[in-house]
Amino acid sequence: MGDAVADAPKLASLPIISIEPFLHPEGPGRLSAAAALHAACSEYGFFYLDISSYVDPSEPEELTKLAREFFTLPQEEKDKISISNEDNARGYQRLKENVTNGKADNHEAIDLYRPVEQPDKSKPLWGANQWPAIPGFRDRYEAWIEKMKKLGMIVMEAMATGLGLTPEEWHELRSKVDDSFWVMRIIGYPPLPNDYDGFSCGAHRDYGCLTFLYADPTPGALQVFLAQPGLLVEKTGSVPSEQEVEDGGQWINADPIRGCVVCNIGEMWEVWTNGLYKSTLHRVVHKGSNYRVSIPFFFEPNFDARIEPLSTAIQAQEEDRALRSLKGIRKTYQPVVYGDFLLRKVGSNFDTGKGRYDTD
Ligand SMILES: N=C(N)NCCCC[C@H](N)C(=O)O
Ligand SMILES: O=C(O)CCC(=O)C(=O)O
Ligand SMILES: [Fe+2]
Repeated sequence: MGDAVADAPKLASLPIISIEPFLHPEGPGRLSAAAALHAACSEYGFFYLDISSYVDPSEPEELTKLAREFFTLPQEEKDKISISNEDNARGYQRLKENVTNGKADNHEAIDLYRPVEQPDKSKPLWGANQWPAIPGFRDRYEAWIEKMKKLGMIVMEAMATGLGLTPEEWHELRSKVDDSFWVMRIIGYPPLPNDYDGFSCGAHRDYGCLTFLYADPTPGALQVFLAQPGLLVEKTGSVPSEQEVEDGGQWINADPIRGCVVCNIGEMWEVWTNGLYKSTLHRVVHKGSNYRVSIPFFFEPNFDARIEPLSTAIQAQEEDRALRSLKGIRKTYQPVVYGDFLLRKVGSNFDTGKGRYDTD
């Protein structure tokens, strides 16, 4: 059933955009690159970002080596940094502990979040990060986090250019993300058993602004859902049924390209653009025989940021009703405080029906 979808022919592949023109102020090629970014965000919500002029490709490869070192430790060693020591979000989660759409995901992971000034593990998301005791692990990953935070701001500004925001609007937008409540996951995927009732990571949309995914070279694992234009409806916060999925488009593979990260739009960008930029559904189906490692970095808004449609986006849609129907936009998105949205999302990540995590 689901396999008919998974095995659909690969008709499309995602665009590749280089970060290079955005690394130098007023660099040549900026405007055409911003236009390409705009097209990628409105057509796919996913693209490859070539960052080879920004970081050496060997750097994230080192990170996956460290991750493998951790994941091959005995279970009791890994459990020493269990999320249950902290706020039930920061730290290590066992295989199948994370849940998507009510089904256990066949992955294990370490989740890290922006540190808070006064950690309080009795408050959801407000605990302290936990790091493996592997030499060099924390330093290397912290260096990566710094680079990804800066990259987040660079891409945000490039997107503001691509959208045609005024300098005042960019200034306002910038103030929503200048203290990003970033998230990083270090994920380990054993092969998915044939009869498994679920996925390596079930279909979902990312929550915030921008995801920069570095993954080891394993092909055929990450799949992106490309809808027929105009067919996706009422998306934020809900996952379409299999039927909607099958009516609307197809799953394509987003295999890793060396020197690139896979970049996708989170739900907050969809709100800012009132649905013009899609937060695209994706999932992981890792059936290969190796142990796959991926490291998504989520560049997110500030915890307290109020996110609402930008007036440039609303105006463009008022002036061009055809654009609305072409993009399947049937509503005005409601404002949301990012931290509230995140708490609801993370609350359901470990929702085994036992009510262990209560955000109300
Ligand atoms: N911070 C982000 N975006 N994490 C994405 C995790 C997606 C899987 C999760 N179990 C879920 O159901 O959302
Ligand atoms: O491992 C991957 O390729 C994607 C993981 C992902 O989508 C996520 O953690 O949000
Ligand atoms: Fe994701």
